[in-house]
Formats: sequence, structure tokens, C-alpha cells
Amino acid sequence: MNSTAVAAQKLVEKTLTEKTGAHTDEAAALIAGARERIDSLDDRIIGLVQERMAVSAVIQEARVTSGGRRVNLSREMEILGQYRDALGKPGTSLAMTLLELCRGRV
Ligand SMILES: C=C(O[C@@H]1C=C(C(=O)O)C=C[C@H]1O)C(=O)O
Repeated sequence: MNSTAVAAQKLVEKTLTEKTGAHTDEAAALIAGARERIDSLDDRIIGLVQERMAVSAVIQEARVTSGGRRVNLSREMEILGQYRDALGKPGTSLAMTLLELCRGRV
């Protein structure tokens, strides 16, 4: 690497360190790599939420078309319990947000 390349590389490293808040290059590289994995997981989670919304809409549509109600509270209680059992109290909030996305506010 010539001196310009070394200077450019140092600039990139400094930026990476600043971006991650790490105090060593090693930690900054680890954080940058792990953040890529988180971005990829978030993309998949968003895709799954959108898929859940579409499946939920099919169920609600079928029930409403058959003369029933859009919302089924006993089923929603089951879902809230499942998320709370798996994730603790914040799991309930997460499930409420998911249900709100899937069927709108009550
Ligand atoms: C999808 C359904 O309809 C509604 C939406 C739900 C959901 O998104 O999980 C759960 C209960 C209902 O309020 C269902 O009854 O299963």
C-alpha cells in the first residue's frame, strides 16, 4: 500500500470506529460485521411480519364474509400468552403491536 492508500485506509478505519462507538479497530470490525447480520435479520423479520399480515387478512376476510366478526379476542389472548411465555412482559407488547398491524386498532 502506498502512503495515500494507507491514509485512505486510516480514514475508513476511523470512520468505522466512530460509526460503531468502539475504541479499538478489532471491536469496530466485530460490531460492523454483527450489524450486517442484524440488518439481515431485521429484513427477514419485516418480511415475516408482512407475510403474517397477509395470512391474517385472509382469515379475517373469510370470517367477515361468512357473517362473523373481524376480531376474535380469545384467539388474540392465546397469541399474547404465547409471546409472553417466550419473551416475558415485553413479549406482550410485541404481540399487541403485531396484532395491531394485522387487524388495525380495536
Ligand atoms: C387471524 C385471525 O383474526 C384476527 C387476527 C389475529 C391475528 O392476526 O393473529 C388474531 C385474532 C383475530 O382477531 C384469527 O382469528 O386467527
